[in-house]
Amino acid sequence: MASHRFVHLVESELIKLTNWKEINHVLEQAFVSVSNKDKSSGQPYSSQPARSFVHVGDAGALLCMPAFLGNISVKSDSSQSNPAGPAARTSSLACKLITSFKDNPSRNPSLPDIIGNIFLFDETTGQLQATLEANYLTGLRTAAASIVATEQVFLPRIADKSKLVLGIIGTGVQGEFHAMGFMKTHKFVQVKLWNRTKARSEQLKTKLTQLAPNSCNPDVNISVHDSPEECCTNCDIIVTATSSSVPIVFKRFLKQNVHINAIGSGLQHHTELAQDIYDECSVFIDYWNGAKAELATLKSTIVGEVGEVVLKQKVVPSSGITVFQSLGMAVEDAAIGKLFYSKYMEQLNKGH
Ligand SMILES: NC(=O)C1=CN([C@@H]2O[C@H](COP(=O)(O)OP(=O)(O)OC[C@H]3O[C@@H](n4cnc5c(N)ncnc54)[C@H](O)[C@@H]3O)[C@@H](O)[C@H]2O)C=CC1
Ligand SMILES: O=C([O-])C1=[NH+]CCC1
Repeated sequence: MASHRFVHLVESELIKLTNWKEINHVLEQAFVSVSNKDKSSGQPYSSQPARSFVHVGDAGALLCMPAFLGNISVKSDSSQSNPAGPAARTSSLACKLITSFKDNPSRNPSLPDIIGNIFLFDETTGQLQATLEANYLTGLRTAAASIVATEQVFLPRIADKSKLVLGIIGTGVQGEFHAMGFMKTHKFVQVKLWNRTKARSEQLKTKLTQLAPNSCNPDVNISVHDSPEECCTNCDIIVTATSSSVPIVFKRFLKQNVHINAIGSGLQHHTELAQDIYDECSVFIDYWNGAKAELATLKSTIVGEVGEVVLKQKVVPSSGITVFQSLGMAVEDAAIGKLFYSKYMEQLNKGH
């Protein structure tokens, strides 16, 4: 067999191609793809098993996340040269391989807890097209998944969307991507930060202050807090992005009408929020197959997938506490991998 070349896209290339509107657009399609049961409906569709884990003793794990995603448009209609025409449809075949080693951040030099790469294949020949460094992409797509979930599950019940307060519990990699993505795509009057090590939230505050002039509200107030309770007080939207195996957010911290994107806690999900929240809230998930495998011990009311909400197959509550319990899905990686590869090739073909 003749040898075959593929491109390797590193983080510095990917940063230049970042556009939150396009990312949110492909993530919404990833959600729809898992909930769409009718492949002839013109909607995106997909195939993905629950991910597999290989444990490396107590030290860490290797996760394998393969997916096929059909009938997606990688560009939103409004970002095309002919906005009136339908967005061109494509597919994506990909596999993200990701390692999670909890002691990495405390090594010298420090390493990320999570290290990933996306392998993107030609969906008609199966040939490897590209490998993409996936730490940056995982940050983007996980934040975009929370943004889309918030838009679908929570924002429809908010009459005045100009006075929103965002709280970030855990200002590591994911906390940072979430703060940036939300500020770039929605207007917040205040962004509140809490981290176990306060210096880390002070560092994020400095970064977000620099970002503010290019966000949806240049006058946003960014504040650092001493406790999760102080941080959650008065928040409309909360993101929990920690590796805590014990609850850090309790019902008494919350407004009556609030949405939480609970994205953290690695191999064990749903440990960041207290049971008194789960007793009362409505939970939305990314995919049932993953939830059956990874949320088997969750005691709460799971209403449905975010994609079912987009497809209007599930109704969202008009008040109360909603939680998006984010596991992370392979189709999200297939979607963002294809988007960035397409954008890279487009630029290359234009001679940039
Ligand atoms: N749902 C999804 O799609 C994804 C979820 N994750 C999860 O998100 C979480 C955060 O990931 P990264 O930001 O990449 O990691 P990171 O290492 O950059 O940040 C971890 C954060 O957790 C905090 N933390 C750790 N133990 C804690 C404890 N016991 N109490 C309070 N805070 C604690 C740290 O202070 C830090 O802010 C992890 O649990 C990871 O597995 C990561 C990627 C995708
Ligand atoms: O979806 C993902 O990439 C991950 N979810 C939890 C750890 C990594």
